[in-house]
Amino acid sequence: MNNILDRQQMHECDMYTINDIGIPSMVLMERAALGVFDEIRARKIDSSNTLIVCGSGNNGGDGLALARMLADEGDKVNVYITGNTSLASGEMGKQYEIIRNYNVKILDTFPESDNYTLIVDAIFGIGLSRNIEGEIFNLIRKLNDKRGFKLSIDVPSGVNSDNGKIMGTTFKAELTVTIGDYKRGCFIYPGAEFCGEIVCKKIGISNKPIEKSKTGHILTIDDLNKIPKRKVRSNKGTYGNVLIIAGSLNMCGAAILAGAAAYASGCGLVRIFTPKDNRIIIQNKLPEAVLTTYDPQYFDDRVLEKEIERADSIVIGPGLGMDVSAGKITEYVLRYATVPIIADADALNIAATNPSLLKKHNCPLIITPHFAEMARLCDTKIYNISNDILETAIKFSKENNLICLLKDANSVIAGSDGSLYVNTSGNNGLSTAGSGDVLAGILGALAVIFDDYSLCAAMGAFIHGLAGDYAVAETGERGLVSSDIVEYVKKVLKDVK
Ligand SMILES: NC(=O)C1=CN([C@@H]2O[C@H](COP(=O)(O)OP(=O)(O)OC[C@H]3O[C@@H](n4cnc5c(N)ncnc54)[C@H](O)[C@@H]3O)[C@@H](O)[C@H]2O)[C@@H](O)CC1
Ligand SMILES: Nc1ncnc2c1ncn2[C@@H]1O[C@H](COP(=O)(O)OP(=O)(O)O)[C@@H](O)[C@H]1O
Ligand SMILES: [K+]
Repeated sequence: MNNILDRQQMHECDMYTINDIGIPSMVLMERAALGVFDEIRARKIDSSNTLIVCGSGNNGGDGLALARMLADEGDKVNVYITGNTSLASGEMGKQYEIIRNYNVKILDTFPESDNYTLIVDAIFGIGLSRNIEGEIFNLIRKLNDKRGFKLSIDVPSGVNSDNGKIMGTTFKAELTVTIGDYKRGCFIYPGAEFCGEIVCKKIGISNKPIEKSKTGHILTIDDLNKIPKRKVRSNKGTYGNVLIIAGSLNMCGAAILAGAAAYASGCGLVRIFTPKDNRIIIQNKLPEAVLTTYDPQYFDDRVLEKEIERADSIVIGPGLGMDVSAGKITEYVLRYATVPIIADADALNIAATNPSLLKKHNCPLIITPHFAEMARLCDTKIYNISNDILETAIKFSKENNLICLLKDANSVIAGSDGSLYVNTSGNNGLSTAGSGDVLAGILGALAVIFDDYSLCAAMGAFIHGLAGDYAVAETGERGLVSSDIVEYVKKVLKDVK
């Protein structure tokens, strides 16, 4: 598990390391530049003709120190400094004094040449505090149009390191070498798209000041070991009874995919509550599931009550439809169930028509909206959601006392207790019908065995994405279908004891 820090947290760590521990700021800067230099060499990036564009803050200072290191080894290095060097920060000012003794050309005007092999963006890091305009706006546009490998130091200039928003415009990096700790905004879209590959260089910055505060996290492959162990002496009851309330006439595939995914993720028994027309097809496709069917015309909540009593977790919504019975079922489950609920798809669309529904729950609740569902829940336009994923998920989770897994290429998982995860597994092969149903099924199985439901949601998203990554290695992104994801969930979990 890696921490992802916001600006304030990173700043506190920097300041503590410099002022309380006593490591001079220039030493940290030297290590930062050395970290970037090492990465350039390790990847054999052609730096024979390098342009480094520096801002007037410490990010620019990192850039100047790097320029010196490359020039020292014989690379041709041009530096262009934006803004007024007399206003440069302390360390940047010192770096400017030092570099004059090296064979680095400081350009007076922005270079028109398109022959640079490497372009380094050292304009802004975590200090970016307002939208980029004017000269720097135009300069970043021109840099993006140039050929040559594009590398950003710490954060691509223009990406808000807190939330991934684009501040007017942004440099588009192929590689971001981030300093000290990962920055939260680099993993959240739209900013994530401008970071390229992200590597983190440790430079001795202490995390002591934030030990007790909540940071965001990204899961890594080692975190699969956080999935509770299976027992030698067990029976199907040990791993839980997942109730899946899904499917409507012509939409039974959603119930099948969610049920199959719950089984692939290790639950003991899947029960499916679905309209009677779906019985035969589901029994054919998923014989391991136990079915209870209902007539949508004559819905009887006593039958549902019995199902809820038996369940260890409930998945509600995939393909459920929005008719009167679906509405009654959703309301009943949210009001009376006490086991963890995963509310997806139509359960969320129903909740959007009656906003008080989500507030009435008496259980741990994970919701898994995509942008359109979230826009309905928040009564706003989709672009307001897609441009502000982080705030949307955090605010909604707190207002409704639930865990919001807001789906995107990098989904954001926010809990009302302040927990935060960003999921980085997965690929565009997962943009396929039924993919979300599979995720809901995985979460249903995990919710039985996890006590920490934010981690549970993050783990589900991580497994789902990994299954997609394993799958495309064989199917390719275009050919991936949702039933493939289920098969690869089994492979992802194969070696987890
Ligand atoms: N010893 C240190 O202090 C260390 C510094 N580090 C580097 O320092 C960076 C942070 O340095 P700073 O806090 O100086 O911040 P930055 O270098 O990111 O930028 C701050 C400067 O940009 C200006 N600015 C902000 N938004 C602007 C906009 N839209 N248009 C024009 N000007 C704008 C600010 O007024 C300020 O002068 C990190 O991202 C990292 O690269 C790291 O190397 C770690 C150690
Ligand atoms: N480009 C992508 N990269 C990573 N994950 C993706 C990508 N596209 C979709 N996904 C994941 O696939 C799932 C799609 O869910 P959803 O849109 O609800 O599908 P459906 O409604 O068809 O079941 C989400 O978990 C999402 O995070
Ligand atoms: K930068």
